[in-house]
Amino acid sequence: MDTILSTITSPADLKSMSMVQLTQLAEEIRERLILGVAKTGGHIGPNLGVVELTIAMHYVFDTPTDSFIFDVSHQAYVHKLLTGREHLFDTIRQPGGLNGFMLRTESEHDSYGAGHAGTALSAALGMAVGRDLAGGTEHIVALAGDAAFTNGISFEALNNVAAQTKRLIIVLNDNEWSIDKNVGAIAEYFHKIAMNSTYVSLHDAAAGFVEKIGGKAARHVVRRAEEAAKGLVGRGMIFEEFGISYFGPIDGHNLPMLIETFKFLKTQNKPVVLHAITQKGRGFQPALEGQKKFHGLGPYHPETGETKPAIQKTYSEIFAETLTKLATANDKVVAITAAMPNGTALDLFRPVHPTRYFDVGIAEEHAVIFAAGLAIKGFKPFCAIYSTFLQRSFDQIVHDVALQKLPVVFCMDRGGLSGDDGPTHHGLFDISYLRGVPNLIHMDPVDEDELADMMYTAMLHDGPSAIRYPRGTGPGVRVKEQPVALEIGKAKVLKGRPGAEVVVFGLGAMMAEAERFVGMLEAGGFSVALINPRFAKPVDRECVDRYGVECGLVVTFEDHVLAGGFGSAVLETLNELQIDVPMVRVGWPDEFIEHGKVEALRAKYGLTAEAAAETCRGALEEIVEWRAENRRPHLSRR
Ligand SMILES: Cc1ncc(C[n+]2csc(CCOP(=O)(O)OP(=O)(O)O)c2C)c(N)n1
Ligand SMILES: CC(=O)[C@@H](O)[C@H](O)COP(=O)(O)O
Ligand SMILES: [Mg+2]
Repeated sequence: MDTILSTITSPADLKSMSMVQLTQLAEEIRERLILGVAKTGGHIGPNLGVVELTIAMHYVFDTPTDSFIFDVSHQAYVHKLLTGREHLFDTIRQPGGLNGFMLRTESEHDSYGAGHAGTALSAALGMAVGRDLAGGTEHIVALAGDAAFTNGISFEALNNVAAQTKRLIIVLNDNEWSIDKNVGAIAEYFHKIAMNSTYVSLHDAAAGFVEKIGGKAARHVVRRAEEAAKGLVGRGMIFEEFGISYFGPIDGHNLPMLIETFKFLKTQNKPVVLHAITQKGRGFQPALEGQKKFHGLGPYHPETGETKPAIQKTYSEIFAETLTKLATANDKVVAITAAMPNGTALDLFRPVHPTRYFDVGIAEEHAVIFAAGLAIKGFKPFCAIYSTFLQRSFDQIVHDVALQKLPVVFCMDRGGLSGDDGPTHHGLFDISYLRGVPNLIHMDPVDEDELADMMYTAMLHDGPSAIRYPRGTGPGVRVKEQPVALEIGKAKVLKGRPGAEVVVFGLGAMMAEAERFVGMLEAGGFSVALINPRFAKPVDRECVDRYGVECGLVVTFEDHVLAGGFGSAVLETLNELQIDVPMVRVGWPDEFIEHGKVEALRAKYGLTAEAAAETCRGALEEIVEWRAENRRPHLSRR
């Protein structure tokens, strides 16, 4: 039997539907989400929580004329299903398929792309002011989760709304969850409002009216309920203080109530915020019982929610276990996460050292300055923030940590291609954005054991340091019981001697590919040196000199953009040493890399031994000529 959902090719199709049909549609969407994401993996929990909200928004407003801006936009799957992409839904986060976030190039209904939190209100305000300047009348609606309000940018936007526009609709989607439970005073504040029984009962009464009589009278009741409830709470609503009229809290799953309220809000000639209480994972028991796990995950069993058991520890787990041990031995070690205890695996650290664990919310800029403060007081903060999210804190790293030479350790998980999340989450820029910062050292381990050594080295180092490591598992190397301190800036020569015809540097996760490349060269009769740089800063200048001056070709491999990456650092070093030698850098090009599977993307963009061999062909032929003329690679120093 045809489902209602399968008949929807645009949100306009909703307008003629009855409440019975819309309610049926909500059920169909939930089933479609659960079954579809069971196969593809993705953010099932957040999307199950916004089914009615998204249906009501598309029923009342008219995208793409009106604009929806979702914070992070990981909860935009329902929006995608209702905007002509239902037939593509099984491709979400798959190579060549739908992106897991809103993407302007994917649909005219995706008015603003995202992936990072805290952006919706600022973008929506910018669009509202742009509309006003152009004399437009369209509606701008920002949907942001409760954890988005733990982010400073959200408050920078709130501070400007009332002064800059008369018409902006904010939907606070309050499910009390970030990825983990939401944290901080704002979470407590929302909780108090949502749990205030007076609010809830007033709203149940109002909802009853809406269902019976609907229309203006109902809206009047809703408004009166708000006034009464507000009086009862006796606390100025934080939004009202910002000049934004607060409505709610209302049941974010009550379709008639939501539709009536949105119809009312769109008539308001003032900035408004609707506080909707929702359930993350609603309609799927495993997700309701495991909101943290089902925030975002790989494929799962569509009934039991079971997922494939992990067969190997991830880098994140090695990081957390190592940090736990370091903190047990050193009571100055503290751990900081910005709302990612699960992803960084710091939820393994927390139960062992609860007083030295800090989840600051989605507040990376604050996290870094907070770490600087802790360091001033003699502590050794390990700031675990994904490479991509740490991009937000560049100024804090420079101004608050490096300039003051404070011993903060930046543990950049997802350093490298992040895979299914795509360009908003690939950690491909951290060498570029950190290498120029004085006082800071930058490390990149080739395996789990070296990650532990680097963490130990960072702990002993009296200055700022950064360690990047990839998403997921490594080569599965056993971690020593007692990590060892590495010599700062010292590379590790794995094979070959000075005078080798080709010198290959394999940084971090790309060491495996570099080893394959070395194997191909040796099979072709070339003498090769293979070096693990360990440090992108400082580069091991003495090693580059010793191996570079007599070789015929230098090749670097890195899971990072070429521009300003590790290969660039080697190139600069060769230049400083006045060594003229052909060089090939293997890394990501100067473009945003789409979502997809890591191996496939590396093959597509040439981060493979085969592609490197092809690029090196000319230089390798020249080496063969030298050899035939019995000429050693000339001393290349100018
Ligand atoms: C700058 C930044 N930091 C961290 C994240 C990781 N992240 C993605 S969604 C999320 C939680 C969002 O919670 P909320 O806004 O309440 O939405 P919900 O998932 O509850 O619907 C976090 C921390 C991110 N996307 N961007
Ligand atoms: C939407 C968001 O930013 C997070 O949920 C992110 O997708 C987590 O990434 P990992 O799956 O790599 O932890
Ligand atoms: Mg939430």
